Amino acid sequence: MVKVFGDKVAVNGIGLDVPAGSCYGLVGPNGAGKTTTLSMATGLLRPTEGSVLVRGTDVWAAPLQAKRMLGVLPDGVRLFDRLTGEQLVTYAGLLRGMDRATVAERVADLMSALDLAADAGTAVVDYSAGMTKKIALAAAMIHAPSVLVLDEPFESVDPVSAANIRQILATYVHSGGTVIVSSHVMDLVQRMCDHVAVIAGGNVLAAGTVDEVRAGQSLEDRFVAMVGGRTTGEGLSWLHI
Ligand SMILES: Nc1ncnc2c1ncn2[C@@H]1O[C@H](COP(=O)(O)OP(=O)(O)OP(=O)(O)O)[C@@H](O)[C@H]1O
Repeated sequence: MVKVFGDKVAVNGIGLDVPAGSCYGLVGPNGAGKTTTLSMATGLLRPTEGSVLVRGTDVWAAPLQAKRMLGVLPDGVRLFDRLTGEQLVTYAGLLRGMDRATVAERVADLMSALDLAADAGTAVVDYSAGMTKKIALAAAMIHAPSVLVLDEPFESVDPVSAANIRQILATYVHSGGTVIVSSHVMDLVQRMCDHVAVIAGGNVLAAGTVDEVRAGQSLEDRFVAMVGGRTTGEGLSWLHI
């Protein structure tokens, strides 16, 4: 895929093959093109060039069919935040055409699994950043999609909730689901994902199994070596007390 905004090339020909049933990490420095790539892959942003297939269905040629298979947690998600958490996830389920009884059952399960049961009746506008992330994740999962695309799902999420989410995703992948997840937390990607792509400047620097990409090093060390850009902090002498 290619995405050009004016004269800015945000994605410069990224092609990824995500095996079904895998947990695929997308890592890269700020501005690398991760969100742009995931937005194009999920039908939120039209590619300048290229196409996306979800289990053989073209996202842009047959959006309804493709989107039925997708659960998406977008970056900087905007929610109907005057609804309570419970109402919001219920709404997501009903939008997906699910019957009310199944929706009610799954909403209760999700709220409890994500440790939001006590806040089910609170308006989402009054949620913390981490709670908002978790309720958006619940809304992405309610229809049990076969592919989950999660843009920075662990941002602002506390360690216990992050461990719970990791467990939920591991079980989901074990049952045949596919997860594509972007994150800046290398340790988490290394532990959670079986595949990873490192992108920078709109290009793929490396892609494959996590073991192939990290090549005997930690993913974090490999990432820093590949991407470069470490600075020494020189030039900030005015900051030294
Ligand atoms: N709507 C837009 N108009 C112009 N430029 C954009 C737009 N959206 C993204 N960009 C540019 O495209 C590049 C890639 O942005 P993107 O949000 O995909 O990066 P990212 O890898 O998700 O970064 P981060 O890790 O900081 O979230 C950046 O240089 C950004 O400024």
